[in-house]
Amino acid sequence: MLQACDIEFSYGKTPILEGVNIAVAPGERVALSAPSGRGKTTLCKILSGYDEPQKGTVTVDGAPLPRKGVSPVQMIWQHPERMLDPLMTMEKSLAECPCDAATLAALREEIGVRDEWLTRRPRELSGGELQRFCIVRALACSPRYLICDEISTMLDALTQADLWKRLLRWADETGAGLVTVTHSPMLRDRIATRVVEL
Ligand SMILES: Nc1ncnc2c1ncn2[C@@H]1O[C@H](COP(=O)(O)OP(=O)(O)OP(=O)(O)O)[C@@H](O)[C@H]1O
Repeated sequence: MLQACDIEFSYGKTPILEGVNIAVAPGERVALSAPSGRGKTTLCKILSGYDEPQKGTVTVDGAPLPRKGVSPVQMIWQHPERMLDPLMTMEKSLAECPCDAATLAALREEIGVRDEWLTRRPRELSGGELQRFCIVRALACSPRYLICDEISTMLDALTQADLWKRLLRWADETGAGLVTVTHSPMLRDRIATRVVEL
């Protein structure tokens, strides 16, 4: 169980999250819902350990998220181009993944990363192609929980559908829990088994 208890978070003196509690079971698909600016991305960053709350705890099966090493909670972001080194080929970016070559090849196949993209740098790929790499990098960490913050907002409907089909298949196969943020009610209805209002 991924659990955030009594979370408080402020940017400077501006409180963003106060007394937030959320629990996600393995295999569950939770959609976070709230108006713009309420703190969905902030909570995603806290759940995946990128930001520390000023108060409260985040645990997986009762254990705090590790400060070093590979975390059981991985996050995929809205802007994949910001998450990749612009000078590195995609092959080199993937080489940093903490898994063996066979697992990586299987994930590339599962998420639809084509071989001819591997020798390119981020500026030579589309947003959808880059997002597939970011997804593979996250899945290569064998996460038990995956946090998806508007990961398909910038994609056309067909690419969006294909990407989510693949991601949900992976989640079914692994039993991972998902937390997703989307402003699309249609996508939320398709993905979520539970909606949490923030
Ligand atoms: N680094 C930061 N420094 C100061 N304020 C910030 C910072 N990041 C976000 N904020 C503010 O915190 C609030 C919550 O932001 P957040 O991105 O978590 O909201 P959100 O619910 O995800 O919004 P949206 O749906 O528009 O993406 C916003 O008012 C935002 O301006």
